[in-house]
Order: sequence, then structure tokens, then C-alpha cells
Amino acid sequence: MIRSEGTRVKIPASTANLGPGFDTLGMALTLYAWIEMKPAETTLFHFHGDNLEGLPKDKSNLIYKVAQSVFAEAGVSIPELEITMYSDIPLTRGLGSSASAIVGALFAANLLIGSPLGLEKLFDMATALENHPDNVGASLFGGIITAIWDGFHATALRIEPPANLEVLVAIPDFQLSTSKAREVLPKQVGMSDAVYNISRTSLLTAALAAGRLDLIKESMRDRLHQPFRASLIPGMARILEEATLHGALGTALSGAGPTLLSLVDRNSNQAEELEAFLLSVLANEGIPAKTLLLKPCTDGVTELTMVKENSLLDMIKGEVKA
Ligand SMILES: Nc1ncnc2c1ncn2[C@@H]1O[C@H](COP(=O)(O)OP(=O)(O)OP(=O)(O)O)[C@@H](O)[C@H]1O
Ligand SMILES: N[C@@H](CCO)C(=O)O
Repeated sequence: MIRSEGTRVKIPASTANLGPGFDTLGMALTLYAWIEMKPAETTLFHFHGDNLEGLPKDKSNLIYKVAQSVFAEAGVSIPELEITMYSDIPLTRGLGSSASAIVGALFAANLLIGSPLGLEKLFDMATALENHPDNVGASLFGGIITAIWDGFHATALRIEPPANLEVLVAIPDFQLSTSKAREVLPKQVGMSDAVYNISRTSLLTAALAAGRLDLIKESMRDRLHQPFRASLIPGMARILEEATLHGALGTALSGAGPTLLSLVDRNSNQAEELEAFLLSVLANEGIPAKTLLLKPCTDGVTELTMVKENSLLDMIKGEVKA
């Protein structure tokens, strides 16, 4: 059954890796994108906000293509779609914009045809498109996720974020694509570096599950990707080294960067000092940046109730950041 009135969904941004958990750990964040999808006579896009500028508005768009993959999987034909989107998630900055588009498109398209595909199937499809499960798992399930991918199936376990955890992100004013940030990584790693990361990923996962914020500082360190990516983000090495002196529980590159992410204890009252430190280090390198104080988002992608008289923009007016 096709819903002719269309569907609306809200998708959280995400951060990936959390330092050592390369391609494994993800966390949903309280920063969102919204997608409305309807069957139409001719394919049409309405993009709102600064974060979608330059994206294609034809059938080559990722959201259109992902929606068609859902219809093909379910044996349904809806060749023309009207797609409306608003996003507060900056593009190509390490906050999971591509994962939010993929998860939103999969979820909205599946709802449009009566949800024949289960969440686990959508997770496999999302991971196959993104190539790793960390961002898409967080946007799909919410909270903190630890995930694996065998090339066909993704498996994730969701962890409830500690109640006092906040997330300060410093978003540099330049884009860095995931593909470019993966090109600088080595093809092989040494055993001692692998052990360094496995042990920290395990400790960090257990610390987050147990609410042991005191263990975050040491367990967020990484040797598999951040040292190689540091050359792409001036100021990053100093921030990773010194942010804990300014109130961070731990700091990491968010996803493939260039955003830098610090975990903060809400009760520490040090977010302002940390924000000033992050901005001054980046400014010293000649990089303008902005900061956002976010929380882990406990919900994954959600369906919004369609109210015909209310456009998507009317509906989300009170919620958007920009
Ligand atoms: N709403 C959208 N519509 C179409 N394409 C999109 C949309 N959002 C993101 N994309 C595509 O995803 C690309 C960004 O993906 P990329 O993986 O490089 O960065 P990111 O997802 O923002 O960061 P990270 O994966 O490090 O968290 C954009 O250049 C664009 O091609
Ligand atoms: N785990 C991925 C996240 C970015 O998409 C990476 O670090 O390349």
C-alpha cells in the first residue's frame, strides 16, 4: 500500500569512531535533518537551509537513488518523487551528513510503501551504501552503538548514553570528504598499534555503558587513524593533546573530520573554557570555526505525523538551529 500523502522523518546527526573505535563506534547527536517524501508526477526537490547548497536536484541525488533501492528491494515502482529536505547537519564535516541522508531516505521510502523492510534490513542496506556501520547505525538506532560489518550484514548493540554526557563540537570552516580522509590511512598496521586500539575501544565501550566518565580520557586515544589525518586539520594534534587540560573528558576527531569532538561532563561547568580553547587553537592556525554544545541523541530516525495543512518547514520551525 503506497501512502499517497507522503511521509516525513527526522534524522539525528552522528559522530563516528569516538577516537579508537575506527569504523565501529558511533553516537547519535541532537542535531537533525528532516526529509519529506511523496509520490509525484515529475521528480522535484525542495532544499532548505545553507547545509544542502550545491547538492544535485535530479535523479542523481543520493536520497532519490537510495529511495529507489528500497522500492526495488520491495518490488514496488514509484519512479517519480517529490523530496523536501531541511538540514542543520553541516555537509562533509564529520557529523554524518551522508549517513543522515541515507538513513532518512531508506526510512522514509520504506514508510511510503507500508514498511515491508525491517530495521535490520535497512541497517544492512545503509551500511553497504556508507561502507561502514558506525554513522548509519547511530542515525538509525540512536544512542551510542558498537557495530560490526562482514560485507553483507551489519550487527549493532546500542548503549544508553551516560546521563551527564554532553558533546562540544568545534566545526572548522572547511570541508573534508571521507574519501580524502581515508586516502591518507595506511593499508596495514602493526600489532602493537592494533592492541593499543582494541584495548582502548573495549575500555571506552565498557566505560560508556557503566557511566565511568573518569576512564574516558585514556580510553579515547587512538593510533589507527588520527595520527595520519592530523596533517589535514591544522591545530588538531594540539587539541587532542591539550583539550583535557581545559575541561574535556576526552577529545577525538569526529568521524573523518574536520570537526573535533570533546565529551564533557555537564556538571563540570567547563564548556565555556573548553570552547574558548578550541576556537583559539584553530584561529591561531587561521581557521575560522564554530562550536555547538550538543547532547547524545537517544532516539534514532523517527517518523513524524503528517499534518496536511502544515508544511515540513512549518512543522519544524521551533526546532531548527539555523
Ligand atoms: N542531503 C543530501 N543529499 C544528497 N547527498 C548528500 C546529502 N547529504 C550528504 N550527501 C552526500 O554526502 C557527502 C558527504 O559525505 P562524507 O562522508 O564525505 O561526509 P560526512 O558524512 O558529512 O562526514 P562523516 O562521514 O565523516 O561523518 C556530500 O558531499 C554529498 O555527496
Ligand atoms: N569511520 C569512518 C567515519 C567517516 O564516515 C571514518 O573514520 O572514515
